[in-house]
Parts: sequence; structure tokens; C-alpha cells
Amino acid sequence: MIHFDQVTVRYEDTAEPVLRDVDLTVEEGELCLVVGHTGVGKSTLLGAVNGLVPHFTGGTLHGRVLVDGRDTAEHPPRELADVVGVVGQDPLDGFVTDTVEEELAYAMEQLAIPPATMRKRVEETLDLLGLADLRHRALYELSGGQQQRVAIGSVLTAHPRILVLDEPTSALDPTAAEEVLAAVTRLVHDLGVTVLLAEHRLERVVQYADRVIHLPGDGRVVCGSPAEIFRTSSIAPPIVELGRAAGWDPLPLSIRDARRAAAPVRARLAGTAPAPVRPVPAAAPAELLKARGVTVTYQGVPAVRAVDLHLRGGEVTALMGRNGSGKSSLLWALQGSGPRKAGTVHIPTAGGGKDADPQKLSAAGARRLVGLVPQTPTDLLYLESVQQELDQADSESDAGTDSPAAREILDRLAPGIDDATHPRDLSEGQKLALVLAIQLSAAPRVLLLDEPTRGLDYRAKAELIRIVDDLAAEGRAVVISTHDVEFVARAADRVVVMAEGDIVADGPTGEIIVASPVFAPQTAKILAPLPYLTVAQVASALPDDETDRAR
Ligand SMILES: Nc1ncnc2c1ncn2[C@@H]1O[C@H](COP(=O)(O)OP(=O)(O)OP(=O)(O)O)[C@@H](O)[C@H]1O
Ligand SMILES: Nc1ncnc2c1ncn2[C@@H]1O[C@H](COP(=O)(O)OP(=O)(O)OP(=O)(O)O)[C@@H](O)[C@H]1O
Repeated sequence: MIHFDQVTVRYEDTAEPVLRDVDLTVEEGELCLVVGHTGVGKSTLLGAVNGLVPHFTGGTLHGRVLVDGRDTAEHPPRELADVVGVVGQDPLDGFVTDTVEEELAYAMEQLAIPPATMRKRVEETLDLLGLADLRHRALYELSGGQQQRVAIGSVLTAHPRILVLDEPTSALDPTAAEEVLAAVTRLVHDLGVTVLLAEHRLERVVQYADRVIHLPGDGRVVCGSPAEIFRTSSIAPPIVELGRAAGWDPLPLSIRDARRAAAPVRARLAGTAPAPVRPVPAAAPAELLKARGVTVTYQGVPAVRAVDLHLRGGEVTALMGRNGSGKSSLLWALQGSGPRKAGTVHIPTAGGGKDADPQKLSAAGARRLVGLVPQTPTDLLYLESVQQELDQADSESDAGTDSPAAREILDRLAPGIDDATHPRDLSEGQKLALVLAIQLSAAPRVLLLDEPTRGLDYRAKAELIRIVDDLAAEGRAVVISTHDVEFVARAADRVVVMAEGDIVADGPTGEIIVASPVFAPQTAKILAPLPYLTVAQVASALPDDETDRAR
């Protein structure tokens, strides 16, 4: 169905090709997972399938890509649209109409599908993706996850024979992600649709994959069964890390198989208590932000309903909850630049001065008290090069000498980015890393991160955790809105869950997520009822010789 013959892709200004002499065949009805660290060329590989690379991205492609027998060199993307449906990483980028319903119909209109069929498929898709209530809504008003559902739906309605999905679940809550992947799997099994899917949150997708295409980072691709690839790959989901630590062979890739393999480990760990995931703070924490009765409405419809929230220094709080539950709206209201219909936000100023309300400060003043990394980080990038962005950030931050320069933070999050690169040409993960570096360099005492792990690989997430740990250790309060349960398990002390604009749960991470079938990380599911959350906790509780005996 998809055939790469000696494909080499090179972008201008880069010495090394992103893809080098790639030979690859994907059969009809296969679901292939494309994995690799940030910036190794996953999106490039996906883009080559419908000719976006190089027709739209620039650069050169040598060799031949055949899609359902058509050569992409001779057929630009619009001539492949009847065969290949593509969902890119940034849904807003791909939208061409204004409302949900129009967007779902658009691809079908281009293919001149009869109106009666269109109607039927739009209705099916609205149901499939839980969008029925939003059908008349403007796309720009939707929450991030709602937008991502529309982007996926707009491609599914055209019934393409090949689906190319670039991180399709990155903005979806865990339940929605499962539903979307189940729907895609059904297309593969029942209709023989061929799927190429790039994803960083492997824990969400590994059980669905027939085959894995691993990009190790030197331009090559390595293909194999999931079990073959994950035995040695440099990236792996927690279930595989746990299997490797416990020496399980064959490696289980589903929770069910892993629970069977884990019986000896559970027996060994019964009655033990896991080491704390995060260091326990030494000093009594200071209250750094006090919100009371915060209410946000859009055209009279409430998105946040009289929320009370206190943030303490040294504490890392995860803000979780379904798509559209009000997380982003709350963060923007706390930061001061978003709408706030009612309620108060107090930030005690250092040195015992009067409390500040960030809404009443200048934008720059508010940023120094409360930083916010938005869900679409590119909104904050507007200069010509990475270097200019970093210089600008350093010149604006007056955070004192103890805060690391933006470049230093960037190098920790995504090493190897060239100073001269235009921010537009960075991979999505690299863009996020750049925006994070810029915001973190201002070192505000309260830092709000909206979905910061979208597009980040495991290595970058581990770095982000270290950075967040450092910020907390310096006495700052960090709030992370996220759907990434594995990240929460490792990064957060406290979890606040929102539903329909209310806070419905608030407590220590272990208590909130272990008990939840939706939010439990893989380790917790495999070892339940034991209170272990992360692979590191298990590994440190199992001495090496015990690890062997647990086999
Ligand atoms: N249009 C472009 N012009 C120049 N360089 C580009 C362009 N698109 C991508 N690159 C570079 O090519 C490399 C591969 O990018 P690509 O987006 O394919 O990576 P990726 O594996 O999808 O990354 P991520 O996991 O962050 O999405 C990166 O170093 C990126 O900076
Ligand atoms: N500008 C707007 N105009 C109208 N409605 C809006 C606007 N922004 C958000 N909403 C609606 O308010 C609700 C809360 O949105 P919000 O973005 O805060 O949710 P969220 O919890 O961050 O979602 P996600 O997990 O998908 O990012 C959603 O139903 C959304 O559609």
C-alpha cells in the first residue's frame, strides 16, 4: 500500500539528511506505529506519504514513494487526497472552515461525495467522537482536545484507505484517546484501512500496533514487531521498562499479559511501601496563590464554576479532567490574562507587601509573578531565529542570577537545536521546548503549564520533570494541566481533577490516581492493589538478585 524505495530527505541548511536511503513497505490493513525521539524525522516520514514532504515543506526528496501505486513525485497532496487522510500535530493549522459541522464535511465536498452520504457520515462521526453537542460551535472556541477530535473526524469522514496520524491523541483525555484508537483499530480490522501513526505516549498505543517503525536518529528506519523493537529500543513505554527491569521474556505489551507475568513481583512487594516519587519538602510551604470563587463564562455559558484553589510553594500540582472540563480556562484566569467573571486571585508579594492580583498588573508584571506556557506554544514565538528568541527572553527576565539562561534550559529539554534555525522549522517537540525555556527563564514564583508534554519524548519529559523538581525545590508552585497520566505519576505531588468547571477531587497523587481506572498509570494497573506508581519505585524496591528470581 505504501512503498518507500531508497528515500532520502534533506532540508536546506542541514548538513545531514533527516531520512537516508529508507526502504519501507507497509501492507494494506496494517497499523504501523512510528516511534523515535523528538526531531528524528517522524513527521517527515509521515509527510512523505502524501507528498507534503517535500511539496509543501521544502527540502529535497530523492528516491521514490509509491502510495497505492501512485508516485508522490508526480502527484501532489491534493491528487492523493482520495487515498490518504492526514491528521497533523496542530489541529488549528489544518482547519479550513469555521464550524465543527462544516469542517467534518469539507474533505467530502472536495471529493464530490453525494450530499446524502455526506449527511450520514457527518452524523456517524459526530457520535463516534463525542462531538454531537458541539456541532454548530466555532472551531476556534473549542478546547484543545475538542479541536483534535474534529481534526480526526474531518479525515475519517472521507473514508481514506490510508490514514496518517501524527500524534493524534496528544490533546485527548485518556478515555477519549482510548475511544479514538479503538475506532481506528476497527477501521483497520473491518475495512482493511492502512494506518501510519506517530506517537510519543507509547503506553497509549503499543497494544494496537501490528508493526513498529523505529527511527533511531541517524536517518535510518528499523522495522519489526512491537516485541522485537522494544526489546532494545532507546524509547519504550513504562510497561516495557517494567518488563525489562523484571526480566520478563517474552515482553508483555498489554496490561493483561503484564499482570500475569507480574504475579511473583506482586508477591514479593506485598506489604512494602514504595519510596516517595518526589522529595518531601523540608520547610512548611508558603501560600503563593490564593484563588476564591473563580468563575469563567463564555457567552453566558460557565466553563469554570466558583473554583477555590490554593497553591503552595514547593508543590507540583497536576490539573486533570476530561476535554472541555475547564482546565485551560482556569489557568488563564489564574494568570490574569484570561477572562474572569467573578472571584478573586491573590498573590502575596515577597517581602510582606500588599497582595497582588495579576489581572490588575501589566502583562510583563503579571508574567513575572505567574508564568503560563500555553497549549499552543507557537503563539509565543514570533522572531526570526532560535537565538533571537532566547536573547529576547534573557533580556526580559530580571529574575536574578540564580535562574539559568534560556539557552541552558533549552539544551536540557531538547539538545542540539541550532541557534540559526527559524522557530517555524523546528519539530513540534522542539518548539515546545523552546517556549518552555523562554517562560522558565523568567522564573516566576508560580508557573502554570498547559499540556506541556504534548509532543515531548520520554527523554524530554524526564528533563522537564527535573526542571519542575528544581523549580519546586526553589520554593515555587507549579501547576501542570495534563492528560499524561504517566507524567503525573512521576512529576506531581498533588492532583486536582476538574469536571464541568468544578473541582471534583483534590489530594495526594497516589490517592487520586491509583484508585481511578481512567488516571492510573501502567505500573499501578499492573501491580494493583499495591500502591506503586512508577517503574523506578518498583526497580528500587527489587534488589538485583530479586529481580532475577521474580522471573
Ligand atoms: N520544513 C523544514 N525545514 C527545515 N528543517 C525542517 C523542516 N521540517 C523539519 N525540519 C527539521 O527536520 C528534523 C526532523 O523533523 P520532524 O518534524 O520530522 O521530526 P519529528 O520526529 O516528527 O519530531 P517530533 O517528535 O518533535 O514531532 C528536525 O530537526 C527539524 O528541525
Ligand atoms: N473562547 C471560547 N468561546 C466559547 N467557548 C469556549 C471558549 N474557550 C473555551 N470554551 C469552552 O469552554 C469549555 C472549557 O474549555 P477549556 O479549554 O478550559 O477546557 P480544558 O479542560 O482545558 O480542555 P482540553 O483538555 O480539551 O484542553 C469547553 O467546553 C470549551 O469548548
